[in-house]
Amino acid sequence: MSNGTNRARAAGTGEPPAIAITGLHFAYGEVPVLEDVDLEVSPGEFLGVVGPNAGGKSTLLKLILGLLKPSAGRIRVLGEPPRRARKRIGYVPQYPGFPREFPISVEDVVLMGRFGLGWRLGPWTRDDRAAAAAALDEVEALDLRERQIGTLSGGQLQRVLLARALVGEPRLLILDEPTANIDQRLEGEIFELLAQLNRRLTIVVVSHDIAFISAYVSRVACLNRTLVCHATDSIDGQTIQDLYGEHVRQIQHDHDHGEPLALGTTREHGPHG
Ligand SMILES: Nc1ncnc2c1ncn2[C@@H]1O[C@H](COP(=O)(O)OP(=O)(O)OP(=O)(O)O)[C@@H](O)[C@H]1O
Repeated sequence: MSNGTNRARAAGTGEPPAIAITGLHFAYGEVPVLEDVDLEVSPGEFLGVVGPNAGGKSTLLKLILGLLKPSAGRIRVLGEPPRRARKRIGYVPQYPGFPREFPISVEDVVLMGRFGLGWRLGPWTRDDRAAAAAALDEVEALDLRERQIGTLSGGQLQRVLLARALVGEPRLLILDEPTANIDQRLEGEIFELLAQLNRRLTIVVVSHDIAFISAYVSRVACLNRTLVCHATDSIDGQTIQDLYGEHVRQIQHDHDHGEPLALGTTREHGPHG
Protein backbone atom coordinates (compact mmCIF):
# COMPACT_ATOMS: atom_id res chain seq x y z
CA MET A 1 0.00 0.00 0.00
CA SER A 2 1.39 3.42 -0.88
CA ASN A 3 1.95 6.20 1.62
CA GLY A 4 -0.82 8.15 -0.07
CA THR A 5 -3.22 5.27 0.44
CA ASN A 6 -2.14 4.93 4.07
CA ARG A 7 -2.82 8.60 4.67
CA ALA A 8 -6.16 8.53 2.89
CA ARG A 9 -7.24 5.59 5.03
CA ALA A 10 -6.16 7.36 8.21
CA ALA A 11 -7.95 10.55 7.18
CA GLY A 12 -11.21 8.61 7.00
CA THR A 13 -10.84 7.24 10.54
CA GLY A 14 -10.46 10.55 12.35
CA GLU A 15 -7.14 9.39 13.84
CA PRO A 16 -5.07 12.21 15.32
CA PRO A 17 -1.84 13.14 13.55
CA ALA A 18 1.06 10.86 14.42
CA ILE A 19 3.03 14.00 15.31
CA ALA A 20 1.75 17.57 15.65
CA ILE A 21 4.27 20.28 16.51
CA THR A 22 3.46 23.99 16.63
CA GLY A 23 5.67 26.96 17.46
CA LEU A 24 8.42 24.80 18.94
CA HIS A 25 11.51 26.47 20.36
CA PHE A 26 14.32 24.71 22.17
CA ALA A 27 17.65 25.82 23.63
CA TYR A 28 20.34 24.02 25.61
CA GLY A 29 20.84 26.72 28.23
CA GLU A 30 21.42 29.94 26.33
CA VAL A 31 22.16 28.24 23.01
CA PRO A 32 19.13 28.13 20.69
CA VAL A 33 18.91 24.89 18.70
CA LEU A 34 15.35 24.91 17.32
CA GLU A 35 13.33 28.00 16.43
CA ASP A 36 9.69 28.22 15.48
CA VAL A 37 9.35 24.66 14.23
CA ASP A 38 5.96 23.52 12.93
CA LEU A 39 5.44 19.97 11.72
CA GLU A 40 2.50 17.66 11.20
CA VAL A 41 3.05 14.01 10.35
CA SER A 42 -0.01 12.07 9.21
CA PRO A 43 -0.71 8.50 10.28
CA GLY A 44 0.92 6.18 7.75
CA GLU A 45 3.44 8.72 6.55
CA PHE A 46 7.14 7.96 5.96
CA LEU A 47 8.98 11.19 6.74
CA GLY A 48 12.69 11.79 6.23
CA VAL A 49 14.43 14.46 8.31
CA VAL A 50 17.67 15.79 6.84
CA GLY A 51 20.01 18.66 7.60
CA PRO A 52 23.59 19.63 8.29
CA ASN A 53 25.58 18.53 11.34
CA ALA A 54 24.34 20.22 14.49
CA GLY A 55 21.16 21.33 12.68
CA GLY A 56 19.06 19.98 15.55
CA LYS A 57 17.82 16.64 14.17
CA SER A 58 18.60 14.47 17.19
CA THR A 59 17.29 17.20 19.49
CA LEU A 60 13.98 17.26 17.60
CA LEU A 61 13.67 13.49 17.99
CA LYS A 62 14.38 13.72 21.73
CA LEU A 63 11.64 16.32 22.06
CA ILE A 64 9.21 14.06 20.18
CA LEU A 65 10.17 11.20 22.52
CA GLY A 66 9.59 13.39 25.57
CA LEU A 67 13.24 13.12 26.66
CA LEU A 68 13.57 16.92 26.46
CA LYS A 69 11.02 19.64 27.16
CA PRO A 70 10.33 22.49 24.71
CA SER A 71 11.33 26.01 25.75
CA ALA A 72 8.12 27.10 24.00
CA GLY A 73 5.50 25.54 21.75
CA ARG A 74 3.45 22.37 21.77
CA ILE A 75 4.11 18.77 20.79
CA ARG A 76 1.51 16.04 20.51
CA VAL A 77 2.37 12.48 19.59
CA LEU A 78 -0.47 10.14 18.61
CA GLY A 79 -2.79 12.72 20.14
CA GLU A 80 -1.01 12.86 23.53
CA PRO A 81 1.87 14.66 25.24
CA PRO A 82 5.11 12.89 24.25
CA ARG A 83 5.80 11.19 27.59
CA ARG A 84 2.36 9.59 27.62
CA ALA A 85 2.72 8.40 24.04
CA ARG A 86 6.14 6.87 24.61
CA LYS A 87 4.92 3.29 25.01
CA ARG A 88 3.59 3.47 21.48
CA ILE A 89 6.80 4.77 19.97
CA GLY A 90 9.59 2.49 18.76
CA TYR A 91 12.96 4.24 18.79
CA VAL A 92 16.21 3.24 17.12
CA PRO A 93 18.93 5.53 18.55
CA GLN A 94 21.88 6.87 16.61
CA TYR A 95 24.39 4.98 18.75
CA PRO A 96 23.34 1.91 20.68
CA GLY A 97 23.31 2.75 24.37
CA PHE A 98 25.15 -0.35 25.52
CA PRO A 99 28.74 -1.52 25.10
CA ARG A 100 29.06 -3.98 22.24
CA GLU A 101 31.35 -6.25 24.27
CA PHE A 102 28.68 -6.71 26.94
CA PRO A 103 27.97 -10.47 27.07
CA ILE A 104 24.30 -10.63 26.13
CA SER A 105 22.50 -12.40 23.34
CA VAL A 106 20.56 -10.88 20.48
CA GLU A 107 17.35 -12.22 22.00
CA ASP A 108 18.10 -10.43 25.31
CA VAL A 109 18.68 -7.15 23.48
CA VAL A 110 15.40 -7.47 21.61
CA LEU A 111 13.53 -8.39 24.80
CA MET A 112 14.68 -5.09 26.35
CA GLY A 113 12.15 -3.46 24.03
CA ARG A 114 9.38 -5.14 26.09
CA PHE A 115 10.27 -3.00 29.13
CA GLY A 116 8.60 -0.08 27.37
CA LEU A 117 5.22 -1.84 27.65
CA GLY A 118 5.03 -1.20 31.38
CA TRP A 119 6.27 -2.20 34.80
CA ARG A 120 7.06 -5.88 35.08
CA LEU A 121 8.49 -8.42 37.46
CA GLY A 122 9.91 -11.88 36.96
CA PRO A 123 11.29 -13.78 34.01
CA TRP A 124 10.27 -13.23 30.41
CA THR A 125 7.05 -15.00 29.52
CA ARG A 126 6.41 -17.25 26.58
CA ASP A 127 4.53 -14.36 24.96
CA ASP A 128 7.57 -12.08 25.39
CA ARG A 129 9.82 -14.63 23.71
CA ALA A 130 7.32 -15.21 20.93
CA ALA A 131 7.13 -11.44 20.35
CA ALA A 132 10.94 -11.25 20.21
CA ALA A 133 11.05 -14.10 17.70
CA ALA A 134 8.35 -12.43 15.59
CA ALA A 135 10.21 -9.10 15.62
CA LEU A 136 13.48 -10.76 14.64
CA ASP A 137 11.68 -12.66 11.91
CA GLU A 138 10.16 -9.45 10.58
CA VAL A 139 13.62 -7.90 10.17
CA GLU A 140 14.95 -11.17 8.70
CA ALA A 141 17.32 -11.78 11.58
CA LEU A 142 15.76 -14.74 13.39
CA ASP A 143 18.84 -16.84 12.69
CA LEU A 144 20.88 -14.43 14.86
CA ARG A 145 18.73 -15.00 17.94
CA GLU A 146 21.34 -16.83 20.04
CA ARG A 147 24.38 -14.88 18.87
CA GLN A 148 26.29 -12.64 21.29
CA ILE A 149 25.68 -9.00 20.44
CA GLY A 150 29.42 -8.28 20.17
CA THR A 151 29.82 -10.70 17.26
CA LEU A 152 27.40 -8.91 14.91
CA SER A 153 28.29 -6.81 11.89
CA GLY A 154 27.07 -3.22 11.72
CA GLY A 155 24.19 -4.15 9.41
CA GLN A 156 23.16 -7.10 11.58
CA LEU A 157 23.24 -4.91 14.70
CA GLN A 158 20.96 -2.35 13.01
CA ARG A 159 18.41 -5.07 12.24
CA VAL A 160 18.52 -6.25 15.86
CA LEU A 161 18.00 -2.68 17.13
CA LEU A 162 15.09 -2.37 14.73
CA ALA A 163 13.64 -5.60 16.15
CA ARG A 164 14.07 -4.17 19.67
CA ALA A 165 12.06 -1.12 18.60
CA LEU A 166 9.35 -3.31 17.04
CA VAL A 167 8.92 -5.79 19.88
CA GLY A 168 6.98 -3.24 21.95
CA GLU A 169 4.35 -3.13 19.18
CA PRO A 170 4.69 0.60 18.43
CA ARG A 171 2.42 2.71 16.22
CA LEU A 172 5.18 5.15 15.38
CA LEU A 173 8.75 4.20 14.53
CA ILE A 174 11.52 6.80 14.92
CA LEU A 175 15.03 6.12 13.69
CA ASP A 176 18.09 8.36 14.14
CA GLU A 177 20.57 7.72 11.33
CA PRO A 178 19.93 3.97 11.17
CA THR A 179 22.42 3.45 8.38
CA ALA A 180 25.23 5.82 9.39
CA ASN A 181 27.83 3.10 9.82
CA ILE A 182 26.94 0.61 7.13
CA ASP A 183 27.63 0.36 3.42
CA GLN A 184 25.28 1.37 0.63
CA ARG A 185 24.02 -2.13 -0.21
CA LEU A 186 23.00 -2.75 3.41
CA GLU A 187 21.54 0.74 3.59
CA GLY A 188 19.27 -0.22 0.70
CA GLU A 189 18.23 -3.42 2.48
CA ILE A 190 17.36 -1.54 5.68
CA PHE A 191 15.30 1.02 3.76
CA GLU A 192 13.48 -1.74 1.82
CA LEU A 193 12.61 -3.19 5.22
CA LEU A 194 11.39 0.19 6.45
CA ALA A 195 9.26 0.56 3.31
CA GLN A 196 7.59 -2.76 4.18
CA LEU A 197 7.07 -1.70 7.80
CA ASN A 198 5.54 1.55 6.56
CA ARG A 199 2.56 -0.50 5.36
CA ARG A 200 1.48 -0.69 8.99
CA LEU A 201 3.53 1.96 10.84
CA THR A 202 4.17 5.67 10.64
CA ILE A 203 7.93 6.18 10.25
CA VAL A 204 10.21 9.16 10.87
CA VAL A 205 13.84 8.65 9.90
CA VAL A 206 16.77 11.03 10.31
CA SER A 207 19.43 10.76 7.66
CA HIS A 208 22.31 12.71 6.20
CA ASP A 209 21.71 11.30 2.76
CA ILE A 210 18.94 13.30 1.18
CA ALA A 211 19.29 11.61 -2.21
CA PHE A 212 19.15 8.13 -0.78
CA ILE A 213 16.15 8.60 1.45
CA SER A 214 14.24 10.57 -1.16
CA ALA A 215 13.75 7.34 -3.08
CA TYR A 216 11.85 5.88 -0.12
CA VAL A 217 10.16 8.56 1.96
CA SER A 218 6.99 10.45 1.08
CA ARG A 219 8.21 13.82 2.35
CA VAL A 220 11.49 15.37 3.42
CA ALA A 221 11.77 17.78 6.35
CA CYS A 222 14.90 19.91 6.07
CA LEU A 223 16.10 21.03 9.49
CA ASN A 224 18.70 23.67 10.12
CA ARG A 225 17.48 25.28 13.32
CA THR A 226 14.18 25.99 11.51
CA LEU A 227 12.32 23.38 9.52
CA VAL A 228 11.03 23.39 5.94
CA CYS A 229 9.17 20.44 4.40
CA HIS A 230 9.43 19.36 0.77
CA ALA A 231 7.60 16.77 -1.28
CA THR A 232 10.31 14.40 -2.51
CA ASP A 233 9.69 15.28 -6.16
CA SER A 234 10.23 19.00 -5.48
CA ILE A 235 13.77 18.60 -4.13
CA ASP A 236 16.36 19.94 -6.51
CA GLY A 237 19.94 21.15 -6.45
CA GLN A 238 18.92 24.53 -5.09
CA THR A 239 17.09 22.97 -2.15
CA ILE A 240 20.17 20.99 -1.26
CA GLN A 241 22.48 23.95 -1.74
CA ASP A 242 20.27 26.08 0.51
CA LEU A 243 20.29 23.45 3.20
CA TYR A 244 23.90 22.33 3.22
CA GLY A 245 25.68 25.37 1.79
CA GLU A 246 28.69 25.29 -0.44
CA HIS A 247 30.28 22.06 0.72
CA VAL A 248 28.01 20.02 -1.45
CA ARG A 249 28.91 18.28 -4.64
CA GLN A 250 25.92 17.01 -6.55
CA ILE A 251 26.10 13.40 -7.59
CA GLN A 252 23.82 11.02 -9.40
CA HIS A 253 22.51 8.08 -7.41
CA ASP A 254 20.77 5.20 -9.10
CA HIS A 255 18.11 3.39 -7.19
CA ASP A 256 16.10 0.40 -8.26
CA HIS A 257 13.17 1.94 -6.53
CA GLY A 258 11.68 3.47 -9.64
CA GLU A 259 11.70 7.09 -8.50
CA PRO A 260 13.67 9.65 -10.38
CA LEU A 261 15.24 11.81 -7.68
CA ALA A 262 18.97 11.85 -7.86
CA LEU A 263 20.83 14.64 -6.15
CA GLY A 264 23.16 13.83 -3.30
CA THR A 265 25.28 15.48 -0.68
CA THR A 266 28.80 14.19 -0.30
CA ARG A 267 30.13 15.94 2.74
CA GLU A 268 28.80 13.36 5.14
CA HIS A 269 29.50 9.78 6.06
CA GLY A 270 31.93 7.58 4.23
CA PRO A 271 30.29 5.00 1.97
CA HIS A 272 28.63 7.63 -0.19
CA GLY A 273 31.13 10.27 -0.25
N1 LIG B 1 23.08 17.80 25.77
C1 LIG B 1 23.50 18.88 25.10
N2 LIG B 1 23.92 19.98 25.75
C2 LIG B 1 24.33 21.10 25.09
N3 LIG B 1 24.32 21.22 23.74
C3 LIG B 1 23.90 20.14 23.04
C4 LIG B 1 23.48 18.93 23.68
N4 LIG B 1 23.11 18.04 22.72
C5 LIG B 1 23.31 18.67 21.52
N5 LIG B 1 23.78 19.91 21.72
C6 LIG B 1 24.08 20.91 20.68
O1 LIG B 1 22.85 21.20 19.99
C7 LIG B 1 23.10 21.36 18.61
C8 LIG B 1 22.21 20.40 17.82
O2 LIG B 1 22.64 19.07 18.09
P1 LIG B 1 21.89 17.81 17.49
O3 LIG B 1 22.59 16.59 18.01
O4 LIG B 1 20.44 17.93 17.72
O5 LIG B 1 22.18 18.01 15.93
P2 LIG B 1 22.06 16.96 14.73
O6 LIG B 1 21.40 17.69 13.62
O7 LIG B 1 21.43 15.70 15.19
O8 LIG B 1 23.61 16.75 14.42
P3 LIG B 1 24.37 15.52 13.72
O9 LIG B 1 23.91 15.50 12.30
O10 LIG B 1 25.81 15.94 13.84
O11 LIG B 1 24.05 14.26 14.48
C9 LIG B 1 24.59 21.13 18.40
O12 LIG B 1 25.23 22.40 18.36
C10 LIG B 1 25.01 20.37 19.63
O13 LIG B 1 26.37 20.62 19.97
